[in-house]
Amino acid sequence: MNFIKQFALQPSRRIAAPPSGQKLWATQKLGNSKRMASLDNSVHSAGIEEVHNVPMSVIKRPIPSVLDEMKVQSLMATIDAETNADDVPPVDILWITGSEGGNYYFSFGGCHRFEAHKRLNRETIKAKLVRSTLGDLYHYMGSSAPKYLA
Ligand SMILES: Nc1ncnc2c1ncn2[C@@H]1O[C@H](COP(=O)(O)OP(=O)(O)OP(=O)(O)O)[C@@H](O)[C@H]1O
Repeated sequence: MNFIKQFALQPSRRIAAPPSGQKLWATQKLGNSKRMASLDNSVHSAGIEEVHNVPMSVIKRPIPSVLDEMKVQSLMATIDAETNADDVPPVDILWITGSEGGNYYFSFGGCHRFEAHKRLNRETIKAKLVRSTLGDLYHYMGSSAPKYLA
């Protein structure tokens, strides 16, 4: 988590960035409107309220996305305009702590939101961190799942 903290940005661009040296791993509790938006989220993150700005660079996406180009373009426009922070809900990220304390962030869904952020050169993406295990990874990746994470 410390590694991640170095990269974290404020949850909204409307909020000024804190001076360097302060805790930067941004979290936010969902307000009522965000609770409504969270209905879009998967069953895995339904009970999670904290939303993090996770650096795109630390997220592993082992399964290639199948994309609808129009949807990516439309999401890019929405994200770029960002008239309402609730317009695009957070993606789910599986957060696994390795046996030696490393932190690993895997993402499988949210293909179009992730692609839109990537093309917009966004450094971070809003996400809910779902505490997960190697067994959960196996569920998504089968025998391609790592057997060990340090
Ligand atoms: N312009 C837009 N186009 C599509 N979805 C939008 C747009 N603006 C906001 N959204 C919201 O973004 C979310 C997109 O989630 P959705 O499950 O459709 O795609 P994804 O999770 O990014 O990709 P996939 O389901 O293929 O993994 C929805 O909650 C939708 O309401």
